[in-house]
Amino acid sequence: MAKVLITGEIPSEGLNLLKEHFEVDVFEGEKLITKETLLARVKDVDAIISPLSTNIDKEIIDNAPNLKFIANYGAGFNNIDVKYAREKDIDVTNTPKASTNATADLTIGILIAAARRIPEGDKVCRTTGFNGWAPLFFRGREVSGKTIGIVGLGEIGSAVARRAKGFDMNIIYTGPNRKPEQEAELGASYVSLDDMLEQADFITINAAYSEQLHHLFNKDAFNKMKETAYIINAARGPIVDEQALVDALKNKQIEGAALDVFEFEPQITEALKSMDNVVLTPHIGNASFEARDMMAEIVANNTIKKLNGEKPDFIVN
Ligand SMILES: NC(=O)C1=CN([C@@H]2O[C@H](COP(=O)(O)OP(=O)(O)OC[C@H]3O[C@@H](n4cnc5c(N)ncnc54)[C@H](O)[C@@H]3O)[C@@H](O)[C@H]2O)C=CC1
Ligand SMILES: O=CC(=O)O
Repeated sequence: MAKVLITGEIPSEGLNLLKEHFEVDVFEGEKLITKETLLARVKDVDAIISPLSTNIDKEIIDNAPNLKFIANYGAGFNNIDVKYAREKDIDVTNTPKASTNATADLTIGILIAAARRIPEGDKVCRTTGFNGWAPLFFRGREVSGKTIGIVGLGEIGSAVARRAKGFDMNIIYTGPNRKPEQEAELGASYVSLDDMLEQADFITINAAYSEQLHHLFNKDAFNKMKETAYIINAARGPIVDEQALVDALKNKQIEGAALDVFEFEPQITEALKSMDNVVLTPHIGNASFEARDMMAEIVANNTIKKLNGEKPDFIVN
């Protein structure tokens, strides 16, 4: 019987399906699997199902001589050395589309939470209390009629744009190529990153990570943004230089930020935690029952396909 290692617990929708077909080893620790444990447990496996917080590098792959398949439980797959996996004839798949609605909802949710100061207001109600309604009290920014800049108009970026359209926002986007269909559907305009930095009231990052995007949002980028602008990141942490973000917020070069992902994840830059104009969520973009169940079904069905000699869906390498 083929052996499958799951490097962190997944919903039963996928797990039960896998158990019907394979000998399944699930890492059940509360913390993330360590490299040492991973190295030991991959030794005789045919497939690995890896939540995106598991790094699968060359060393792990080399320690698994029977490995034929890696099903990444995540839309992003920058945690896997996909190039080396290909050299070893190992297919790697991801779980696209399952996350789209959940992550777009969260992106817009934290954008509005920051702009209208919702977590800050919640904190006031639970701690100091307030003196009553007053014209100058707790003003934030409206989103209606404002310009949203989307970095990466893919599945999630487009779903963010659809939601933004519902708020009568002007949509601009940037990325490696123009997307004529989305432009027609959403009335979105393609701009350079510099134009976006100058024009946008809200910038949301929804791009697939590559080294090219490391610190795209750095000191220079924050310098070019409006003083009233907000940056939202629901893609991958290292796209934002967190120290530069802290400085830009302290120097009032931008007004606020909302982050679902972190440069040194799971660590969060300490200074961000004490800033009221920053909304923080613990990488929960696709943490809905619907998305996580669908992701579990995708990884299970793909593993069954691959180990039965069929071509799995969503190969990324
Ligand atoms: N916060 C969370 O929990 C979640 C985060 N994600 C992240 O969101 C990313 C996007 O997901 P999808 O929209 O489903 O993927 P997708 O593949 O549909 O879209 C990715 C987009 O990024 C764009 N892109 C690539 N390089 C770029 C660059 N240098 N500059 C600007 N844009 C660039 C591509 O053109 C594409 O439009 C994932 O790769 C993942 O890292 C995904 C799901 C949940
Ligand atoms: O960050 C989440 C993902 O699915 O990618």
